[in-house]
Amino acid sequence: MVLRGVRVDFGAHHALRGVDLELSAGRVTAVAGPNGAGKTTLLEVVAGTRRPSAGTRSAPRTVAFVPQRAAVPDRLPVTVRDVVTVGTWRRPEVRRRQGTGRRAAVDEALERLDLTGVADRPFAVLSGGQRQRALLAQGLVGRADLLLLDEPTTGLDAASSARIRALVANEARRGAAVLCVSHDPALLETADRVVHLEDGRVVTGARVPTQSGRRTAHSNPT
Ligand SMILES: Nc1ncnc2c1ncn2[C@@H]1O[C@H](COP(=O)(O)OP(=O)(O)OP(=O)(O)O)[C@@H](O)[C@H]1O
Repeated sequence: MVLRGVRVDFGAHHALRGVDLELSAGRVTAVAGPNGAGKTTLLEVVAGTRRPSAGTRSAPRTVAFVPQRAAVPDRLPVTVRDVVTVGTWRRPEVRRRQGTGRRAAVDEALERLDLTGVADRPFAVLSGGQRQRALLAQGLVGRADLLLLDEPTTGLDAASSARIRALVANEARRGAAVLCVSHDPALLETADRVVHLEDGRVVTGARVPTQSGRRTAHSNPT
């Protein structure tokens, strides 16, 4: 996945001001930066859901985007299993696994996110942390080439956060390129590379917080 010279303008406001970014298969890239720096906007451009005002984007065939929250009306009768199954729709080889094969892929994703016990409950009645994990299961089930995560550990307890970090590393190990917006020091520490955004620009040499101290953005080789 490559972005070149990407700019996003909201009227007179420049949310991204000429961003270059390359994501490689098998690597986790984290995006850090203060509120309003343009992190979510960058994720949307990479996902292909927001067209840049200028610049170019090339992306692999399959992309999974896990937003921080999904608004599901309480009256919509969808179960946790339904939400996860949506993740198979755009992936032909998973979609073609009809019947037990497809169900097995969904069951496996539910299991990986510790959601088996609530699989048949309405999505709307889940806690915030459970919803977050259901959206992650939806993102993982299709085994996309590019996996995009917006603050995947925010609001989760320590055990759930550790599980998510392990899953993220595992997705890279199976060959996905992973891009992850996060303020979580533990997640930033386990990323292969940290890209620091400030005021719509990639800042090199910025200090990023880690659990064990501070390190320099881009300090890991790409
Ligand atoms: N749809 C929009 N219309 C107008 N301005 C927007 C829109 N979306 C984002 N912005 C502005 O663009 C800038 C970047 O927003 P963005 O949400 O990408 O930042 P962020 O780094 O993700 O912030 P946070 O950490 O608070 O989530 C902000 O100044 C924001 O107010």
